[in-house]
Amino acid sequence: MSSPNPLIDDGVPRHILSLLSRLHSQSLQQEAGIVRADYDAAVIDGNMKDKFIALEAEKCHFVYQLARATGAKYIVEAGTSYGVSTIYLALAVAANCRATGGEGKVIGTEHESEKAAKAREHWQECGDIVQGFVELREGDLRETLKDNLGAVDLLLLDIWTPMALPTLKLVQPKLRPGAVIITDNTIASAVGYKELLDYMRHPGSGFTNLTLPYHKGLEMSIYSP
Ligand SMILES: C[S@@+](CC[C@H](N)C(=O)[O-])C[C@H]1O[C@@H](n2cnc3c(N)ncnc32)[C@H](O)[C@@H]1O
Repeated sequence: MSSPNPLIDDGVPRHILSLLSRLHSQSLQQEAGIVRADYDAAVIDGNMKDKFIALEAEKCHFVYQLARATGAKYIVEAGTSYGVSTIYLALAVAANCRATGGEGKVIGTEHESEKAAKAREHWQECGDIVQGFVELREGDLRETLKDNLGAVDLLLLDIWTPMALPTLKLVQPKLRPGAVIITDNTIASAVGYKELLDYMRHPGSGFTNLTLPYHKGLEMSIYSP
């Protein structure tokens, strides 16, 4: 029996499921050719310019379920790349808005303009159910997230590790009590994330933290100041 997929259970249109399956395959294929040195700070931007490095499907399913369970309607995603995880987040926000009314959106962030353009194409292919729930902020997120943020229900940190703590500090004043922060690869990249993890795990930080046993780790933190 195949494993359950919350998107199928939620009636997500078939053309979006097919697109996601194709994009995840392309991402995994690319990642097979990436070596650890490609992630060095001095070369990462150049090496990853044309790479998806998408959040794995099983993690995306978890984040989708989490966003649905918490009724998240205002989500910040750092970063967006070709927009794969954004699709899941937008679908969850759309479903939450359908369920309880009101408005919602995902704020995506990407500083590579070619990636941003491709992400927009993918969302357009999905249609209004995704495109209508995404606002992409192009440029360095240290600038683009400075202003015009509402109360954030969920923050996805899927970004180069040195950028994670600056992003969190920028968004933290906008996190609503009980907001969820998801950080990818916190086991495999524990060294790179040291400052972020020290900050969130410090007693009195306002964050409660749990490392989920997904491939390379996935940190789920809750902000309860
Ligand atoms: C791991 S990828 C994101 C993958 C995406 N969440 C997905 O699942 O499809 C990280 C992305 O962050 C972008 N990025 C890195 N530093 C950034 C910055 N300072 N501002 C905006 N985007 C940045 C990179 O170009 C890259 O595309």
